[in-house]
Amino acid sequence: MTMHDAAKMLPARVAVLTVSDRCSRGEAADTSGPALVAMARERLGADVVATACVADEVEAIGAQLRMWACEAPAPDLVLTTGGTGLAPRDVTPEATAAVLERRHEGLLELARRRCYKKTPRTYLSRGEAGTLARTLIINLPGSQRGATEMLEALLDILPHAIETLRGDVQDDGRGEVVRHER
Ligand SMILES: Nc1ncnc2c1ncn2[C@@H]1O[C@H](COP(=O)(O)OP(=O)(O)OP(=O)(O)O)[C@@H](O)[C@H]1O
Ligand SMILES: Nc1nc2c(c(=O)[nH]1)N[C@H]1C(S)=C(S)[C@@H](COP(=O)(O)O)O[C@H]1N2
Repeated sequence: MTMHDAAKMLPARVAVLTVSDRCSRGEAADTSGPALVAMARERLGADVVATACVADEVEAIGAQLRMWACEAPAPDLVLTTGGTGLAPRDVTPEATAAVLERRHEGLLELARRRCYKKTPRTYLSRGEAGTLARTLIINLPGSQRGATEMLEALLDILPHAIETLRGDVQDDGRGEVVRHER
């Protein structure tokens, strides 16, 4: 999908969840969440419909993801930032896997592959991606640099992923796209 095609679709509804013990306690400033919000608005033309910050707790992360995906209308895309590494309290991938109905390993496989050109550290992030109802959830790293690099690596395919999840298009993934009128 080209930028021209992306402009034809209804704006993506995006929510951003920051997962950080320190940010949730007010001991550190959350810069990654706001950076993702700005990228979603400026680069995806998205409506950012919700943001939240929770501690690195499986229950809190899962509850927020479920709540957003059950809303009507639900966000098309939820980006999480933080808690994806190997530190003992990093549980975002486990919390996300527990709520996903369909896993989508390829999305982050592509992001890691692209980011690897800059740093092999991209493979330290254990993030998950997949769908819950009509919402695509993607785990991104906690550092602002890691989070924005990973999102940057997915920007070109996200509009088409969202359109497909909405059921707005039928195509063979490469060429002609048939759009359904709403
Ligand atoms: N929301 C955030 N905004 C800015 N920087 C962050 C954020 N979350 C983490 N970082 C930074 O990312 C790096 C990785 O930190 P760490 O793995 O401890 O983060 P985390 O597990 O995602 O969050 P926390 O430790 O606060 O629960 C650190 O430099 C940390 O300061
Ligand atoms: N693209 C990219 N991905 C990245 C990084 C980075 O600098 N660039 N940092 C990594 C590092 S150092 C860690 S520890 C993991 C996990 O981060 P988290 O626990 O804050 O989610 O994300 C990784 N992913």
